[in-house]
Amino acid sequence: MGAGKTTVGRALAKKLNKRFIDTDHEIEARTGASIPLIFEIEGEANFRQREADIIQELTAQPDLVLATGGGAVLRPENRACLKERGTVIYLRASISSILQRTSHDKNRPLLQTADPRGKLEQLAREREPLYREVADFVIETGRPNVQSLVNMIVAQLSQFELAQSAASPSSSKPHDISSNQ
Ligand SMILES: Nc1ncnc2c1ncn2[C@@H]1O[C@H](COP(=O)(O)OP(=O)(O)O)[C@@H](O)[C@H]1O
Ligand SMILES: O=C(O)C1=C[C@@H](OP(=O)(O)O)[C@@H](O)[C@H](O)C1
Ligand SMILES: [Mg+2]
Repeated sequence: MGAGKTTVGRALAKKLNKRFIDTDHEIEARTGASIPLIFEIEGEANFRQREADIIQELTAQPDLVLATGGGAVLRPENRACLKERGTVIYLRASISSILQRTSHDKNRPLLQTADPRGKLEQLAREREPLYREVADFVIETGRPNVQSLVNMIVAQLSQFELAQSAASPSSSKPHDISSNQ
């Protein structure tokens, strides 16, 4: 949460001339309810099912930059869809940056607690290994602005794809993102 997936993902899609979809926005559009309201009415477990259904559906589409919610890595089936069908970028942020970026935002139900730092530390302990497991590469988001991050990702994607095609020239993932630069 607050690492910049939605913001950087949208800017990356623009740069790559791809469609952009954010799974949270898609869930909100389909249900007509905000993420906090879905958590309140249905609970987190039902939200996770909606999230998994959408990830399953959207990772089957080509030419897409997909931003997930930060908890999408929790389900093994989500990790499998993301890893097998796409190139996964882990946008990493320190707890302090996340706190700064999310402090005035009431849109993240898991952080509406008396101790958001403690909650973020707990989530990081649980999730960091899962982010590492699913990521093709990691981008540290602490200092660079959004446009610099987009440029860093485009550079990493080119390197990554070159390395992949050198390793196995005939096999490429169906929905790899490629730079149009
Ligand atoms: N690299 C960055 N530097 C400064 N602020 C950022 C950066 N990336 C995102 N933000 C800001 O942080 C907040 C959270 O970003 P968001 O894209 O919603 O993160 P996520 O989707 O990972 O939760 C937004 O207000 C956004 O403008
Ligand atoms: O980390 C999480 O469990 C969540 C992250 C949120 O998305 P962002 O990571 O885009 O804030 C959103 O899906 C929901 O509030 C749950
Ligand atoms: Mg987001």
